[in-house]
Amino acid sequence: MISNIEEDRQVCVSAPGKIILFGEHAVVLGKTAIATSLSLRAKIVITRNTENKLNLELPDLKEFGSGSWPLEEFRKLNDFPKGDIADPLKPFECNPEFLNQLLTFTSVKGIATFLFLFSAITQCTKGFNIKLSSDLPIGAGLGSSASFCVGLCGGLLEAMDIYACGKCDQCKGAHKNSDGEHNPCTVQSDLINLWSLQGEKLMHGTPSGIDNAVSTFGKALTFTRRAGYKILDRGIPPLRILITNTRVGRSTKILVENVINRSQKYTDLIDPVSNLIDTISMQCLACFERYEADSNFDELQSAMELMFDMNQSLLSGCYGVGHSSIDNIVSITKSMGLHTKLTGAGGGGCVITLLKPSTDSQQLEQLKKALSDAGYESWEATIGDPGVLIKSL
Ligand SMILES: Nc1ncnc2c1ncn2[C@@H]1O[C@H](COP(=O)(O)OP(=O)(O)OP(=O)(O)O)[C@@H](O)[C@H]1O
Ligand SMILES: C[C@@](O)(CCO)CC(=O)[O-]
Ligand SMILES: [Mg+2]
Repeated sequence: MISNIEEDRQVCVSAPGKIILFGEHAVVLGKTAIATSLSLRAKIVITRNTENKLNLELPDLKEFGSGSWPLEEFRKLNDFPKGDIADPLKPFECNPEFLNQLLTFTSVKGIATFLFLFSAITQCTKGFNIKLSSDLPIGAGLGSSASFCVGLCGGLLEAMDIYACGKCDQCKGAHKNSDGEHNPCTVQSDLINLWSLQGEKLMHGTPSGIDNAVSTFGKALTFTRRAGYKILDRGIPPLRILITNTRVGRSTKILVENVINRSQKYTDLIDPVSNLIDTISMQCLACFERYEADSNFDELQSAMELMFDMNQSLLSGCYGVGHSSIDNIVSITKSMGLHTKLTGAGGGGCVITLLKPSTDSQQLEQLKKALSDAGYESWEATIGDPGVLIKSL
């Protein structure tokens, strides 16, 4: 049998979730935030089909499962992106009319986002089978939406052979890891990041861009809306973090909107809060630098614990993105001498607890049991993982 190389090609991409150490919500209002990637990843597998169809599997969305559409269905939509505005090397915003037309195929925002990114990047010129699943809890503050978008955009650009760098050696896979995967070069990563931000805009309305940046570039970074991302080349000190899922669902979009509304209505009250959160993020960076110089972990730990408490109080008491389940976890961990804050949008979702270097396995098990008895799931995080990883077979 003669094999058609392009038809047989399989593109596998993964992109990490994240935790935000300090600065969630304040970052939407222009302040500094610090985030690091997680070892939990969204995974995308893309193969070609010759039926000119989009076959989509989303096994994590039980109510959807899978779907199949002839590409013609999208191409014939009035506002399908074409012509000059539709250059896949120049990420563009989804036209609201086109979004409305996509929403006639699905009422789920996440799937409409998928359909926009698919239409914009591939122009619906080739049939693809796409499966997208995730290790991350969905809608729980660990950046499931951003890793979904980053993995998808990275995969579609690769499957369509669209490279902002003209396909440099790194993007050809010159430096693969032991699993045969490679990180795209910075120029291609920037393209993936910008496309993913367009996806996040559909999911969230006004994302700062921090979630897609940390999912694209991995490791740890600081972010402001004005200056964008800055990767912390030396990563972050070896902090031990326990993630606990409240299992309380919430919407990032609504929480972000509420904080923006509060900041517009009560500017004089909220501005100083946002400035203080900015100071916390900057102090955290100063603490990391001091630790690099003096290796005094006790000093670092004490400062981080204070800043966890302060940031949590401001998020809950001033921005109003707390939840009784979060308060409960704060108090369970406090009874064991540990400090906890929400991460991501809050309102439920996941929280992070700073473990101590001295927290031994028995204490950790005791803590996890107390949390589990209260109905929460927790696990120690592995942070600083690589950003988007691509494997083309
Ligand atoms: N594996 C997946 N399969 C299908 N849809 C997904 C998947 N992962 C994420 N999504 C989409 O992302 C949405 C959740 O995004 P949302 O921003 O509310 O939460 P999050 O990204 O997990 O948390 P945060 O933004 O606070 O970090 C889901 O409703 C769904 O549309
Ligand atoms: C709440 C928020 O700050 C982080 C969500 O992970 C929103 C954003 O930055 O886009
Ligand atoms: Mg999100």
